[in-house]
Amino acid sequence: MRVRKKPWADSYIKDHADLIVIEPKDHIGKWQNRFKAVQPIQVEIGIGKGQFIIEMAKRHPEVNFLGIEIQESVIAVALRKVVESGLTNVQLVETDGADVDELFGEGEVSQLYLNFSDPWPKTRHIKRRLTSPGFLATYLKVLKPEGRIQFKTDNRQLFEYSLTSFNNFGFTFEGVWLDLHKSDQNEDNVETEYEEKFSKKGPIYELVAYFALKK
Ligand SMILES: C[S@@+](CC[C@H](N)C(=O)[O-])C[C@H]1O[C@@H](n2cnc3c(N)ncnc32)[C@H](O)[C@@H]1O
Repeated sequence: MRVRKKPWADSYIKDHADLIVIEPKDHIGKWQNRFKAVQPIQVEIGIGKGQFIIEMAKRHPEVNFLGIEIQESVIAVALRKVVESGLTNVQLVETDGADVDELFGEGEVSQLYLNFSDPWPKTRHIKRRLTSPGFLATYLKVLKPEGRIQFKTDNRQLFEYSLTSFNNFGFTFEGVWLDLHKSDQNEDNVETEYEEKFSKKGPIYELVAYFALKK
């Protein structure tokens, strides 16, 4: 998702330091302090304009949600929606979510969401896919034992790659859906912006996985 630079974004972000973090390393191991209530933390990497994480926060007041996004002009739009919502269980983080093990302490995260991550189709860019083994290893460090990773995409090639990657790494699949919107799983599904757009053109794929062997 590329968006035009928003001249208001920088000052808007600075004015809402209670809802968005731009120096995440100061909060490692203490993310709970950013929220009103101490409750499980779930993280989405690459939130785009925030539709998914904000709706999840509305539906699940018993969970604290942290949304990571690298692009300032994109996260600023999400921030505006968080401000308007008045929600106290969602915080945003403007940073590169690639190295989550440098953003969170061990076991600090209960669940991770990867929604419509960039597909990086070229073979020479495989290591940049957020479901490649290098990233899976970092997710494991920050997830609680048996914490879930939920991954959704419209990209069949990326989904096939991701199934193999999770499987070879030793993850257990709680579920795999080859046409999410036509499945029972769709009942509780919260759509992202990309999902709304691309589900009109073809199926949405989803997997939910956990690492059963983690001690
Ligand atoms: C294809 S868009 C999907 C947005 C949203 N998840 C959705 O489904 O509508 C991918 C988003 O991930 C963000 N992104 C890509 N790499 C990232 C990274 N390393 N850290 C944080 N955000 C990232 C992009 O800026 C973009 O907003």
